[in-house]
Amino acid sequence: MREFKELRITGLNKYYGNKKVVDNFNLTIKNGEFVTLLGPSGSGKSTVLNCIAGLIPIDGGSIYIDDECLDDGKNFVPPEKRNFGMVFQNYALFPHLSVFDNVAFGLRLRKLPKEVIKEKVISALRMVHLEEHVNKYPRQLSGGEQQRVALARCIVMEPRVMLLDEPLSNLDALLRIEMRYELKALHERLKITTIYVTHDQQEALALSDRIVVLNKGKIQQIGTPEEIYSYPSNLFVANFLGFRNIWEVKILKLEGDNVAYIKFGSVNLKATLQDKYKSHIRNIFENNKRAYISVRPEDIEIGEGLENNIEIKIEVIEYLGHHKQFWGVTSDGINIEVSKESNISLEPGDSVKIWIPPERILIFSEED
Ligand SMILES: Nc1ncnc2c1ncn2[C@@H]1O[C@H](COP(=O)(O)OP(=O)(O)OP(=O)(O)O)[C@@H](O)[C@H]1O
Repeated sequence: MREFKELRITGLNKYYGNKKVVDNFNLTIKNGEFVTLLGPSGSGKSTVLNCIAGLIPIDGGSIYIDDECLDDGKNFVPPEKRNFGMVFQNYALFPHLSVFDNVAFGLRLRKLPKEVIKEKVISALRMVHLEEHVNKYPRQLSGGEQQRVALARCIVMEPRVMLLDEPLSNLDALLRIEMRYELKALHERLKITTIYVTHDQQEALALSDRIVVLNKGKIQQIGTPEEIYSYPSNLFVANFLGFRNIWEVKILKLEGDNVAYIKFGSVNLKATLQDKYKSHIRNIFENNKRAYISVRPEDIEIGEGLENNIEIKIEVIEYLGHHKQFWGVTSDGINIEVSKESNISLEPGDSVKIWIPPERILIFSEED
């Protein structure tokens, strides 16, 4: 495998007709990193991946591996010369070839000796736990097994970079989790630089060294799973990562540099500001920008707290196994979603006291 230090994507733009579907995408990926492009349908994830693969032409910017230019609009290395491996959602196996032959296909094109091919294919199949299926055909395999063949076919080529486009999305829920584990274990072992596309936040959090959140072709945030989950940089990322309660509010005053008082309907809330957001919130307050707060449903407590007490009337309850989702409304007509353990027994129509821990409130402006 040819070693490299980094894959650099700079100022990447892509248009379809007049529509800019990738807008100034900048990302440097270190050798061995697992980076996920996360975003809703249509946010441009696959387009970025296909540009990196060389499958579609770019309309600006450049893609380099160290000082080797793969694409800058003028110089172009075709996909088959990049030594990148791709795995898609639909597996794309050859139906008329056995598992062995599917995995051996690329190595045969490289005209490697028969024994070497056999050794590499068996070793790749072993890595994805399919060694006893070598002689089967894709139709005789489950979806998860077929996806493993696709992975084996990719890793057997010892690619410099693996590009995975929603590889688990055709699998059922249980298999997804199992394959997620397999993928992670495989990456731990082989450390192949990987770019993974998904719209599933759990998958992104579980697998990645870093996550790139995309919306409408623009990068919203780049960070480790912990950073993205705990310190979303705007409302979009917060919402995508599970902050369901988003309310427009007025910031009444700032106290010191780490407390904000907020008008929330007819009650005032206190928010303690985390370091990362302090200057940002001062900017919102001083420039009188439209402010929003956001709270995870699981961070809201039922009962009476020291501050931020609110009363809600429960409208709908969803039983979700290990937790229940409560949908309530305040006397000011503000909807609130609360997620708690299933043993809490409340009925629709009940009035219940809740409180929001001040350190669990994030504040954003509209333009973030
Ligand atoms: N060949 C094409 N011609 C025209 N528009 C396209 C083409 N391919 C993609 N688009 C548009 O580009 C935008 C980004 O699409 P892309 O497939 O990259 O998004 P995505 O985030 O991967 O979404 P999904 O998860 O649904 O695959 C979308 O608005 C899509 O409709």
